[in-house]
Formats: sequence, structure tokens, C-alpha cells
Amino acid sequence: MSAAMSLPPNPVPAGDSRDKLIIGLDVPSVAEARAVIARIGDAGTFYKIGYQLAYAGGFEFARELIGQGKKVFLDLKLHDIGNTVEEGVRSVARLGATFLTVHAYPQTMRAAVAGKAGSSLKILAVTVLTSYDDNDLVEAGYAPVTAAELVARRAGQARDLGIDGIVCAATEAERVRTVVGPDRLIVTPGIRPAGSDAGDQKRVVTPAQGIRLGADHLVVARPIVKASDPRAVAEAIVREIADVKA
Ligand SMILES: O=C(O)c1cc(=O)[nH]c(=O)n1[C@@H]1O[C@H](COP(=O)(O)O)[C@@H](O)[C@H]1O
Repeated sequence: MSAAMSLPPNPVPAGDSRDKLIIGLDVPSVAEARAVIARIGDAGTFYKIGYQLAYAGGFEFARELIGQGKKVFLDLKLHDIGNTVEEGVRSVARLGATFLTVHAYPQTMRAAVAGKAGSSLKILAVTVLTSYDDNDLVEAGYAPVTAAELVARRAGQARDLGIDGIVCAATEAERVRTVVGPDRLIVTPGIRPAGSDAGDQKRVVTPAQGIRLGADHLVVARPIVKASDPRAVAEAIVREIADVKA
């Protein structure tokens, strides 16, 4: 079989707004992930597997989803000594995932860029977690710096090190865009449809605001996977995004 014939099918048209929504599979088991994906149906094209599912069979499940033509974001938020990050990224690159996260520390980003060489994997650097505000940075020993300043500094380092995209709160997306330019991806969690519970997220905006502020992809987990009708919530978000683009 030729390389082209072995590629998984991709039924999603280019520019489809569904691809802008990354649905976080923050569920405890592959069985629950399968169930939620079945309910979402063709409203979901791009799924994120993070700590909760990755450590509960999520890597094999990632292969399965990729084989079905879905895009997969492996949100492993790697951060370790350079050699370990580089070899870990090399292993992840073989899976066929679209995105992988690392924390935006220069040594870590440098190693991740080396590890993904020759693959189609895109590395996203997580700048300052969306559950952090300025007080959390003080508590973690980062003072004196604001979340917005640290995001901008790390985005600049990510750009210089050849990272493919930035994970930040949409509240910082405009500033990040001026730092990284038009060619890097901006991926924003901390997204809440109007009226939904922020939970532990502190730098939060709606889906439409996220896109208006310059995000290429929005990450949404609990508002979809914990909804009584996950498909309806996903479809509403996709419509909201499509209206912004129109
Ligand atoms: O890297 C991420 O995806 C991420 C970075 C960040 O700064 N904040 C953040 O919430 N996330 C992830 O995005 C998802 C957001 O989940 P909800 O708050 O339930 O929509 C979770 O899976 C987080 O792990």
C-alpha cells in the first residue's frame, strides 16, 4: 500500500468551523469518551486528550480516533529535562496526533522542537495556565510580573524557538498575536458559552469573543462533556464561531 493510501480519511472540509472547536475529553475512561463522542456525532471533529483520559487508556484511544479521521490534540503539558522531553515528543510524534502541549520553558520548548523533527506533529507551548491570575503567579514565586506580561514573554520565546502555536487565555490573544505574528497558532482554553459556570477558570471569555480576539482554536471541555446534550452545546458553539467569521 502506498503512503498516500494508508492515510486516515479526513471527512472535514478545509475551513470548516467545526475544526476550530477542540472538545476536551476530560472523562475518566475510554468507554465514557466513546459514549460522549457518539452523542456529539459529526458536530465534533477535533478532540483533546489530557491527563485524565491519557492515563486511562487514552493513548490507544488516540490512535483509534485518528484512524476514524478525527484530529487529536494530546494535552500532556510536558516539562522535564531536555533529553526526556525530546525523546518523549519523538514517541508521541509516531502516534499521528495533530497537537501536543509542552510548558513554555525555553529548555523544554527547544527539546520539543528537536523531538518532533520530521513529523507533522505541531507543538503548542502553554504560557500561563488559564486557571492562574496575577495572585497565583505571586504565590508560585513569579512576582513581580502579571499573567499578561508573562504570557507575552513566553510567547516571544516560543516564537524564537520555532514553536508552532501558543496556548493562552483569549484575554491575552491580541497581545500574543502581535508578538508571534500571523503564522503561529493561538489556541485558547478558558472558554465559556454565555451563562455557563467558569469553574476553576479565571481568565474566561465566550466562544465568539475568543475568535474575535484572534484565537485559531477554542478548547472547551466541561461545558460540552458534562452537558445533558453535548451535541447541542457543541453545535451552538460552532454556530457562534461561524457567525463571527461570516
Ligand atoms: O493546555 C490546555 O489545553 C489548557 C491550558 C490552560 O491554560 N488551561 C486549560 O484549561 N487547558 C485545558 O483546557 C481544558 C479546559 O476545560 P474546561 O474548563 O472544562 O473547558 C482542560 O482540559 C484543561 O486541561
